[in-house]
Formats: sequence, structure tokens, C-alpha cells
Amino acid sequence: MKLVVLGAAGRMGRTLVKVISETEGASLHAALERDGSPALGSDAGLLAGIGEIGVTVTGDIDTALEGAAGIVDFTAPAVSVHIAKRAAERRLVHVIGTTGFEAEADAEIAAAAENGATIVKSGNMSLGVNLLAVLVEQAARALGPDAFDIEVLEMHHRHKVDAPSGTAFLLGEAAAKGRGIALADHSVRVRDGITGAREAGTIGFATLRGGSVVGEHSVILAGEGERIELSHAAGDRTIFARGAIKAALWAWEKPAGLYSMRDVLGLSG
Ligand SMILES: NC(=O)C1=CN([C@@H]2O[C@H](COP(=O)(O)OP(=O)(O)OC[C@H]3O[C@@H](n4cnc5c(N)ncnc54)[C@H](OP(=O)(O)O)[C@@H]3O)[C@@H](O)[C@H]2O)C=CC1
Ligand SMILES: O=C(O)C1=N[C@H](C(=O)O)C[C@H](O)C1
Repeated sequence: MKLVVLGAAGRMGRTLVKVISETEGASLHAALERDGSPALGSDAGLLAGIGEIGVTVTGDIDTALEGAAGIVDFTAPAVSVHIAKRAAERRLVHVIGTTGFEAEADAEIAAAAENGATIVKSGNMSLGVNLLAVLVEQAARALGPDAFDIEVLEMHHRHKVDAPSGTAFLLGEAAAKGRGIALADHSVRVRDGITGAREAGTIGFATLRGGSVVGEHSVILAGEGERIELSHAAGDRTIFARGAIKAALWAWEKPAGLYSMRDVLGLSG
């Protein structure tokens, strides 16, 4: 499967280039960066630390997409929305790992999937986090809001630009699904000052940033006299890249539509 890596000079882009080179059935068709990026003209393999591979980082999206089967995209919300439309025009697979989407942007991605793109989108592409989400859903279903409060805690590296993380929302959505409520109506994303006592049934978020932390998430279910913590720690970005390439290969044979990593991993139930 010929894949285009968008944001090829980024932290995830470099990891994707390396993982593609190690994955049977996948090949790097093109490596894209934004206009004006200092990485333009560099060999994508050299950037990824795997030696020269003969694929030069380009800003020319039309040429890059010519002959490609799929795009793997870990960039920024506005970029991903634009590329989803291009994927729809060309009937391509579009794997979106980007996080930080507002509801309007999510709706545009869904529209692109209705118009011909085969999109797999997830705030976290790792097997471990998607399994964790299943466990969180079960725990939230079993432990009702009168007895247990749910808090989602996350920590990431100092460069991360969105908060709470895409994974935190994914886990919050899983908890809300378990409780049969809409996350948007029950989430508390920030606390500051005299907040008053905690409102029963809400799902709280707490965000930490610092250093080089790849990604750590905990869902805490706190009751009177007992507390359950369900956690995941990412040691390396390879887990996200492997999941994204697996998603691309899985989506290749699928009809256009919007899919999640739970679909890819067979965890949808
Ligand atoms: N779903 C998941 O499993 C994971 C999701 N992520 C998410 O992926 C995203 C990227 O993370 P990360 O790799 O750490 O970030 P980086 O900033 O390291 O990488 C993003 C790259 O995209 C480039 N870029 C920006 N605009 C364009 C454009 N128009 N065309 C092509 N490339 C462009 C950036 O270039 P420049 O810097 O020059 O602007 C940069 O090289 C974030 O939203 C993050 O949350 C990260 C890890 C796992
Ligand atoms: O920006 C990151 O680095 C990560 N982003 C994703 C998120 O927002 O949850 C996934 C992972 O935790 C790393």
C-alpha cells in the first residue's frame, strides 16, 4: 500500500517513516511538509534516522497524492480537515491521528467520509489505550454516578499544543458511554478558584505538561473509602505509528466511511 506521510518532519511523522520501512505491505510513496518548512528537500529517511531512502520531503500535495492509496496524518486540525476533503475527491484512505478538533471540524471530517474518503480517526492509535477505553466503559457502567466520581488525568511533553489530550477525550467518551450520558453535557475541563463542591455525575479532566513525557493517562473512579485507577503509559511513539499503519492497511479494503481504532482492532463489541 503506497502511503503519503503528512507532517513527515514532525515527531510522529519521523516515527511513521521508520515504521513504514519496517512494515510488510506498506511503502512510503511521498513525504509532505508545509510550504516554507526547513525540512523541504531533505531525505525523509535521513530525518527519520534510518538512512537515505530516496524520498524527498515535498510541499507539493497534488504530485504527492498522485498514485497514492492512503495518507497518514498527524499534523494540526485545520490541515487534517483540508486533507480529508482531498482524500474524498480522490477516494483515498485517510488515517487521522491529529487531535484538538472542535465540533465543527469533526463535522467536516464526517462529511468527507460521506463523500468518498475512507477515514480512520482516533485520539490514540495504540492497542493499549483502545483496550483501556473498553475497560473504562465497563467500569463506568458498573459504578454509578451516585457512588463513584470519574476524573481523567493526563500528562504530556512540553511541546504539546492541545489540552485536554485527544486520548483524555477518548477515555472521557468511553466513560460517558458507559454511563449513558453525553460527555459534552457533563464534562468539567478546568477548575480554578472557589469552584463549589463537585457535582455528581460530572466527568472531570486534569492536564499536566512537562519534559519529554510521551503520553500518560489515568481514569480514576473515586468512591467513599475506595478508588479504582485504570492507567496507560506510552514509552515510545512507535506504538501510535504501528497502530496508524495497521489502520491504513485495514481500511484499504473498506468502503468509504468514518471508522475508529476500535473498529480496526475488533474492540467495538
Ligand atoms: N492519535 C495518536 O495516537 C497520536 C496523536 N498525536 C497527535 O498528532 C499531532 C502531531 O503531533 P506531533 O508529531 O507530536 O507534532 P509535531 O509538531 O512534531 O508534528 C506536526 C508536523 O506537521 C507539520 N505540518 C504543519 N502543517 C502542515 C501542512 N500543511 N502540511 C504538512 N505538514 C504540516 C508540522 O510542521 P511545522 O512544525 O513546520 O509547522 C510538523 O512537522 C498532534 O495533534 C498530536 O496530538 C500524536 C501522537 C499520537
Ligand atoms: O501530542 C502527543 O504527543 C500525543 N497526542 C495524543 C493525544 O492528544 O492524546 C496521543 C498521545 O497521547 C500523544
